[in-house]
Amino acid sequence: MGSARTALAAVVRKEIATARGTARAVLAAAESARSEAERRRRMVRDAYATCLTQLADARDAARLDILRRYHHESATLSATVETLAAASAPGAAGASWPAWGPTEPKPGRRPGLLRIGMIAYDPPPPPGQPPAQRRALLPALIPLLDHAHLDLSGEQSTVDGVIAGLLLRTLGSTRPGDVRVTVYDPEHLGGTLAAFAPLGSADLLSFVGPGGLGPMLDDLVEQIRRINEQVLAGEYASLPDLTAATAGPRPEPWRVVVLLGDRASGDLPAAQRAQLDRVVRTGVACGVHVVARGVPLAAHPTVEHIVVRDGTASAETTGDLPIRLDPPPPADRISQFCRQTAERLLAGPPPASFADLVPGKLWVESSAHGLVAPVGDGPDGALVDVPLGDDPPHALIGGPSGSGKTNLVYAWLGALATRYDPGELALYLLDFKEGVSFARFAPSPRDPSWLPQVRLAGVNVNGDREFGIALLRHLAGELRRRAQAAKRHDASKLAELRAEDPGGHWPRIVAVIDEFQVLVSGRDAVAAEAVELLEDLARRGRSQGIHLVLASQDVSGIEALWGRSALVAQFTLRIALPKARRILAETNLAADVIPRHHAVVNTDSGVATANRVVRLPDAGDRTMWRHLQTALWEARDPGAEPPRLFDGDAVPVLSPQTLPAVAPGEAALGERIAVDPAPAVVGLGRTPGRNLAVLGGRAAEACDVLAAAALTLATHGPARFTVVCADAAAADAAARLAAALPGAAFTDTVADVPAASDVPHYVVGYALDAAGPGLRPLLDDGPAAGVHVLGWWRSVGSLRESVGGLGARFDAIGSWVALDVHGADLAPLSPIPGGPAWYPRPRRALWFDRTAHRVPEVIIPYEVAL
Ligand SMILES: Nc1ncnc2c1ncn2[C@@H]1O[C@H](COP(=O)(O)OP(=O)(O)OP(=O)(O)O)[C@@H](O)[C@H]1O
Repeated sequence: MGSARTALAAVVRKEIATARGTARAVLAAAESARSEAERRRRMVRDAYATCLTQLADARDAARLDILRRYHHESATLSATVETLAAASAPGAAGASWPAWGPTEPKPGRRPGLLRIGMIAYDPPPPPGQPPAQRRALLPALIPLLDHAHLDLSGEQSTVDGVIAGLLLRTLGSTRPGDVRVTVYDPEHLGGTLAAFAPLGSADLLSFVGPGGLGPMLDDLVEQIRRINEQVLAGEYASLPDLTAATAGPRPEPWRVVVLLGDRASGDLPAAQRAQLDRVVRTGVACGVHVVARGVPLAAHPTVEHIVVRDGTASAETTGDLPIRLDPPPPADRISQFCRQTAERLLAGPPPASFADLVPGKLWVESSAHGLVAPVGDGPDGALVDVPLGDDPPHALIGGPSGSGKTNLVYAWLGALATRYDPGELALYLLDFKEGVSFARFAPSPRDPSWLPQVRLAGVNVNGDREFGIALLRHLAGELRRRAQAAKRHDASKLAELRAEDPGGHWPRIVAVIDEFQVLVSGRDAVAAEAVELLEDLARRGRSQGIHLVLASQDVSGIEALWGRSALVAQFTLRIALPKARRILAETNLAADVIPRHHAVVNTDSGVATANRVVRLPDAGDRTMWRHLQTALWEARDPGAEPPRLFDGDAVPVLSPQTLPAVAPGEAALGERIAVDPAPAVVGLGRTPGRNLAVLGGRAAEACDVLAAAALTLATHGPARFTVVCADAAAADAAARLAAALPGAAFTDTVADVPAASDVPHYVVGYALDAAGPGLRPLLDDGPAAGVHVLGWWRSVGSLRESVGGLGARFDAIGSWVALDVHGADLAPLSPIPGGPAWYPRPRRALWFDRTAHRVPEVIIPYEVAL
């Protein structure tokens, strides 16, 4: 039993041990499962935390990005709105009152919007920064001209301030005269807008009395009907394009009608209400606008309602945004502006500027059929074209001193030179006034540019009518050349010649001669030749494209002209400046009544029915011309020759290095007065009489003529020179010449000079008055034997002594140059009975060569630098 018990105990013990072992194992497994579960839980928790952080970061980044974009876009948007606002209400339409001033609208620009106040808004702060302390502002703009009627309601004095501001902005941003205002103010009889009263003096404002509303509305309805009818009749291009159609004054003004009523006093009588409704319905398209306070306007898409409350306002255009209204404009600013506007209007619009005469594109016109260019604008503001061509072919310009002839010519030249390139137009400009008005068109040391169409500019030629003759002769030569070409091509006018000879160079030529009366007055040979040349050019130049433009202070006294009615009749284009005499027809008094800086342009020989009054711009400004000329000069053909400058004050200077080219046996004396510069040359061949006498008391010039002659003779050899000086006063000049001539002998007498020579022998004699008896055989027999005298005598009398004394003939003197010797004294030497008409003047000489001249010729002696 004991053992059973023991065995049982052992079994139990064993089972207990087994159970304990099992339990321990289960516990261990459970423990490890728990720790695994805990590990996993930790992992999940960590992952969740990481995820949360990442999400928060991503959310923050996205928020920041959105904020940044929001800020950028709203900043861009407000900048765009600001730009748009500035563009919609430029200048006077949008400036604040302290900075306000009237502004001229750009030509053709349609009316924009008008500022009545500002709209405040909160700009978004940059990301990460606190909101801005101040609110941002944008102008509050509302429409009026060409867009809307305005119906304002609210506190009366504030509304009136808004209306005053709107009117001032409207008037200040349009041209004077473009807006007419009518005010109906029955309560205050116009007092509400009294500051605008000065406009009344220029008919830009009218106040309508208490009983005047009906007639005023009737009149507006009638105006609208008339404007619509004119549009239908085609008088205006279209509506509402009256502004855009023209850069000049608007053909119909805008009419702004201000109705200052009082809602409390009841509505309008039925008839007036009906008329007002008509105006509201139809007015905007015709430029008629109602601005009403206290008179409700009928509902219509063109009516803009503005409601004023406690200093702020709301308008349909600006939506719900509250408008902080501008204060009313200062009354003194309004009246000052209105006074100035009325004055400007009464004074008339400013004339076209010189820049207005310049076309948009340079050098695009053809002159084949004529030249057309404006010189100013007419009373309607449109440019007035002046034609030159087959008809009218030539122009006469007249006006007293200071009336603006030169200015007119500048304006015309500017308009022509910008339209026609040098292949189409060539200009020859000569001014007989004292001064240099055309010098600016030629190159100078200060400005190397020139006006590319100018072929010749003559200045300081008031003492030198010969320059005029030279020009006319040159043109006569060109006329002959053109006539021959026309004959060859069977053409009867320039347009035909150009068509037949497309490769030829046939520009129209315009020759302007200012103060041309200097050239044709008097009864001398110059005047006679000038009139003859002018007559020929005027008659035949028409068809050959050569046009004369003659200007004068007073043509009434030009005998040479009025005696030749056929000549005057060719000048069918007449331009009369204020107070010009005899430019227009006798019964045409227009020139007496036009104001300063105006001209009458008449293309029908001055007949009154052809008058066109032109306002001339100021065309003389040097800086403006310089810019224009530089632009044209840079556009020229790079090989183009500069124009010839006739400067009466310039003396041609010679030195041994700058001698003109001459043939052997030829002597150059000075410069001829011709369009193409050329030396005056005497040929000293082996024939009797080939001697040269220089006559007169002006020693320096006489010495220069001898030196120039001798130096040019010396350019070709072989030749021998003997310099003879019989007077100590000329010894210095004579010695310098002798030194400059290769191998020259220098002596004080002609006694030793042999009368024959195998090579040409030139005897250059200074002050030969006292040269003694040896001179006569030299003069008489020398030339045929190769010995030529080039001598200076102080007078014709002393020369006569040298050739044989009283009664002697001057056959030995084949050529002479007279300085300060009067024409009558030259009678024995001249083919002209009584002597040539010669009135000596400094640095001019009268030259005659028996073999080359019919009559003596004026030359400019060189100044010789030895
Ligand atoms: N349209 C104009 N606008 C402004 N100024 C002008 C106008 N026309 C002329 N002037 C000015 O008037 C002055 C005289 O003009 P201009 O020299 O053209 O007259 P003129 O008739 O040629 O005189 P004169 O015969 O004495 O030479 C100049 O100072 C010129 O600038």
